[in-house]
Amino acid sequence: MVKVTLVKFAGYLVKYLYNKENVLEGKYMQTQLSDFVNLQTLTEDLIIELAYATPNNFTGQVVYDFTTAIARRGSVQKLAEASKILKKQGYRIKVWDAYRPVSAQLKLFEIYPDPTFVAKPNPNFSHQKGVTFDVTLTDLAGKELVMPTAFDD
Ligand SMILES: C[C@@H](N)C(=O)N[C@H](C)C(=O)O
Repeated sequence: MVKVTLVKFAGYLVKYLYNKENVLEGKYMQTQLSDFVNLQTLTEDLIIELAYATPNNFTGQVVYDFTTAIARRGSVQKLAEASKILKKQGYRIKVWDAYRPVSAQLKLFEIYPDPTFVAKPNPNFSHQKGVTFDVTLTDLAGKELVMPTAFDD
């Protein structure tokens, strides 16, 4: 009985110290920032043109049926920061893809089952987790800059 209680107490102590350290180091920040937000609520300068919401992508098909770009708050804040810096230099960011549901990823992977180009369906990864963007740059009027390849080439 005493042994069990002591083990339990040790468990609580380890948990307490672990949590205390994480709070002090700000590691819980990510959890607080993990909610999803609309990209355009954090910056109006972004141009949103979700390619997989149209047939104008490498599949030739509509992959999902929404046109609002969302992602995790922390990632959107970083994108907004980059957008601010680029605007001062005369550029805007055009977003071709942000959060992508696992069902959409499954569709992409079925069409192109090459994990070096399309990630395997996994809610904890990249677009499916809401922490990745497919982007290009435009001038301030919204004209795309010439890039070495087109989207997804
Ligand atoms: C398909 C391409 N736009 C892409 O997003 N690839 C990465 C690897 C992904 O599927 O997460």
